[in-house]
Amino acid sequence: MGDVDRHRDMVARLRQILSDVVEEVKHSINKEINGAELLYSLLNAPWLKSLLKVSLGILTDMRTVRNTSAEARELYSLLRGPHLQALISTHDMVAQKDYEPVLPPIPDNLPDDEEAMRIVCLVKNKQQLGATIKRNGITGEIFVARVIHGGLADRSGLLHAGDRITEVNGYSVNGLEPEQVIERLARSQGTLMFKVVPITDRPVNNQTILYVRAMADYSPQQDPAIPCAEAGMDFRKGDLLEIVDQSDSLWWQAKKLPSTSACAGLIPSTNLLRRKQKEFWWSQPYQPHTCIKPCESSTVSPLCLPVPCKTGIYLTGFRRSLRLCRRQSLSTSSSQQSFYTRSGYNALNNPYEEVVRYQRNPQDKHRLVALVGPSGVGVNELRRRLIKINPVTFQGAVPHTTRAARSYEESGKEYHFINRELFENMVYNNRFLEYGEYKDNFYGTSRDAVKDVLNSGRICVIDIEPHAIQSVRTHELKAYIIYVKPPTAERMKETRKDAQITTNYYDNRPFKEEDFQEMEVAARKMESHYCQFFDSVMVNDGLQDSCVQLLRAVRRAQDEPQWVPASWIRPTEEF
Ligand SMILES: Nc1ncnc2c1ncn2[C@@H]1O[C@H](COP(=O)(O)OP(=O)(O)OP(=O)(O)O)[C@@H](O)[C@H]1O
Repeated sequence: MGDVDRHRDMVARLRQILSDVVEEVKHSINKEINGAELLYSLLNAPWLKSLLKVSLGILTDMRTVRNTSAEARELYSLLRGPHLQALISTHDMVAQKDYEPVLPPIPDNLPDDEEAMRIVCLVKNKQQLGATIKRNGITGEIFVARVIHGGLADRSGLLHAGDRITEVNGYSVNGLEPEQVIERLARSQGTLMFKVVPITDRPVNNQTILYVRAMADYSPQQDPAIPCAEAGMDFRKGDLLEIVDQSDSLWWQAKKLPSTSACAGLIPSTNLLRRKQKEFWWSQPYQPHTCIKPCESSTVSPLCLPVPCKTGIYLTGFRRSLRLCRRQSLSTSSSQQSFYTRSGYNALNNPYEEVVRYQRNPQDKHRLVALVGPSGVGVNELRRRLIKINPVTFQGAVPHTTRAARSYEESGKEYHFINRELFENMVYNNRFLEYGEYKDNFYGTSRDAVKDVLNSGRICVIDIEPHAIQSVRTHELKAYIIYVKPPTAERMKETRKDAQITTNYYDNRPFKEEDFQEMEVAARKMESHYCQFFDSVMVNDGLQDSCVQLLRAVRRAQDEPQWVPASWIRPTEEF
């Protein structure tokens, strides 16, 4: 072969090698392999071997050739460079070594029906194993029931729900109860060794993550029905939960948000929790507006139930925003001064409320701001001050009343003055967020009055009784609920020295010791029944600070992302 042909042949081979390089690198990038594997496969790649062979050939040839061109000399010096020499030597070392794990030889006398086994070694640390086991009632075999997300077993990727455990640390689990297996695991130190028969058809993991707000309390430590109390996760009303696994119809896996742990915990599914609530509910005498405490007995599910509210007319106080006093419970002639409102709250149906992250678009209407708090804590004062600070931005909703207008009053300003028939019609058509009767006159805040303010581009601020929370938590109003909490009795005494409490219709007097105590009791009840609906909690201590806190909360509601019921954003079915 002449020089020209040799040159042409060399160029063709180099071109082929280089296109192989490109192909190989593309292929490696698409493969899901870790760095060490990638390096190993690249160093073992046939193109690299060929390339290195060519470079060696060139180096040998060049040594013998005289009068070489400048390019050839440059190539020679590049190929002799320490980096390339190091690459060649690394390649040789890696290519010669066998990195596969050394496995014992397969015995010759294996029976044909021998099952595939997997030996799993996990190093025990302070963390739980993160798996639950169960026993097949008929065969007595022990299976992995579930692997907890983010736990030790899950992170190892070696144990799966449905794997049959045959040995633990060299001992057969044949005939053992799950508790005995767990005991054995708990006793062992350091490495845990499982011999398992892997499940043949592992279900594909197509779980979607779901975010919910808990509407009930739950404590795994007091639930005798939980498969493993240590793997359970407790939660309280209002907690945000990220549900990572719903594959089991009874026990879901979830993390509490904001999540500090990588490991999920077991929680009852919607249906299971609902069932537990119902069972527990029917076993208890009716206790309106009290939270049923976890039961001492271990046979009853220890759940703290949401408030058992019936829909219909309620004997209750009413708001000062309707120019009425809410403290009728203290009044001496309660029959004369009774107030009635409606409530539509029944959290028994939904122990979890699906939520999504929502941020108001600047062009969208503002969210309604609703203040709740025990009577006398100062919700009306705070609402008034907020509007006074910036009447262009904030506005209250004009209430409706059936009482006659006074000479100085103007319909649509202090109140919408309407007759009784029209009022009852509005009640019938569910047009009120809340309403009540006082001294033979009706008072109420209508949905339309709130919408008027929101449609004008302002932020509507109202104060409501807690049982009206459900009527403002709607897609159209997207209410942001701020709970106003009293400070300690000492601070109340100090800050309310010169304040007047309204005990009756426009009947004011200085605060007394018992007012503070009553407020504390009312606040505790309100929190235990309704805390799951509070988007923000503020303590009304010093007025100035409280106004700043309130302004901040209102800004957060309008401008920052918040968790809101998923039904506000998209129509959902019950899950
Ligand atoms: N942080 C505070 N410091 C001092 N006084 C306050 C503070 N907050 C409210 N007050 C005063 O306490 C009294 C009761 O407040 P407010 O009328 O707003 O109560 P409320 O929560 O609306 O209850 P109700 O509807 O029963 O009147 C008012 O005189 C008010 O000025």
